[in-house]
Amino acid sequence: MMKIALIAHDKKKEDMIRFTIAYEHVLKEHELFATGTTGKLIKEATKLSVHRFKSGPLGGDQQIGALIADNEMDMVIFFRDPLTAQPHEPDITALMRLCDVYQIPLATNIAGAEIFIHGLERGDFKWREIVRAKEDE
Ligand SMILES: O=C(CO)COP(=O)(O)O
Repeated sequence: MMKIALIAHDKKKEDMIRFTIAYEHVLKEHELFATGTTGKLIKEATKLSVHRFKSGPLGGDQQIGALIADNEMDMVIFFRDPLTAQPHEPDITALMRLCDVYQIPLATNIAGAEIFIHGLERGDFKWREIVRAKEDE
């Protein structure tokens, strides 16, 4: 079971809803986390159980970043809006930076996320469980 963060900016929330509905059968096998509003919408649209953090602008991205730093997140699916300025831009940059620091798979749009889903189905990300187990030793 992978720990997966689901995040979407406002103009991408519709994409995230459609995505989680389409792949509910895959996502339900994993432990899901989300920023506040994204998580609320996913819960309303699906039967998925999602742990919700604060809304992005209020620190949600940083809360997810903290889990990455603690090796408690295996994948980040973050539908970013590249055309709208965000008040918490530094937090967004910091979250993506931590994904690179800790080699956490990060998809920033639906095209990449779809490949991640197929990878999850095939067990491509199992190496994360090995890394996590090793760090817990
Ligand atoms: O702003 C976000 C990520 O940077 C998302 O936050 P919400 O899911 O609360 O809208």
